[in-house]
Amino acid sequence: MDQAAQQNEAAAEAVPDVRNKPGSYISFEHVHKSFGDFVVLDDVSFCVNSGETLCIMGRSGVGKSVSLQMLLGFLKPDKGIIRVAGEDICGLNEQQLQVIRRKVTMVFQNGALFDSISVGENVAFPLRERGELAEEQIHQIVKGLLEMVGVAGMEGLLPSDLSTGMKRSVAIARALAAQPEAVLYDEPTTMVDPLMAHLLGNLIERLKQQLHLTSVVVTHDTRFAKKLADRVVLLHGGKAHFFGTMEEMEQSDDPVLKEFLAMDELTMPV
Ligand SMILES: Nc1ncnc2c1ncn2[C@@H]1O[C@H](COP(=O)(O)OP(=O)(O)OP(=O)(O)O)[C@@H](O)[C@H]1O
Repeated sequence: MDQAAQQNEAAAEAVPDVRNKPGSYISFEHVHKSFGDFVVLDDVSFCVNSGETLCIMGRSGVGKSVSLQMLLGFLKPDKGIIRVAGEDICGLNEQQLQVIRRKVTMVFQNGALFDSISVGENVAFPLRERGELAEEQIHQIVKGLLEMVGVAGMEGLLPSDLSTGMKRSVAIARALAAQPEAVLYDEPTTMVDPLMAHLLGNLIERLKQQLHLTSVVVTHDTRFAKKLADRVVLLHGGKAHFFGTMEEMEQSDDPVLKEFLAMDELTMPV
């Protein structure tokens, strides 16, 4: 068996162990996904414990976004189990998935804010959906959330008035307004400058410390992963080629890991 196969097997074996511990919040267990003849994920296993941050890494087209979509039940695996909050979500219907999507919210790359309403109304949206809060309470929560994510006082602006990084911060505030247990971030540092990337990293770290949120972060950015990740899964050739800590990844002699880290060094802004 070659080294890649051995590592994938090791990743697969790691899941049942971790799953049996009470803390595992999300797990992929022997997941397969193809589109027609094109195999995207081939027996992929990894997990993230409650309150921890997992970074999903890998080159373009390896299935990172597909994995996030499967975590929310927008795509189904062909084979395997995906557990979220202790529940196998693969057989759930739309109504049951809505319950999962209230526990696990996604922060999209473009923020997915509503352009025609103010920043404050965007963040208030999930609060109003709950239908149980008075206007003054909503106002106070929105104010507090915007402060928490570093864009205090911007309630009255439109999303178009904000930079890409600020839009992402507002999107995080809106995600938090839904009181999730876990947040999924799709490429949070893409198209922002290094300072904003650093601030977004600090923010995600702070949310972990303060709110004990479970996070899954899709990123190409190894510096970002080093700062945030409790564990990393590197998707490569349809497999979970590596599942472990950033430190283990950096110490490995595996040529795929070395090449990935070296490529990232070349493409990272200084
Ligand atoms: N709904 C779909 N139908 C057919 N093919 C799809 C679908 N969604 C994704 N794919 C294919 O699956 C592969 C993995 O896509 P995915 O978006 O997960 O890649 P990624 O790792 O997120 O890449 P990037 O870093 O470029 O965003 C790609 O080849 C993509 O074209």
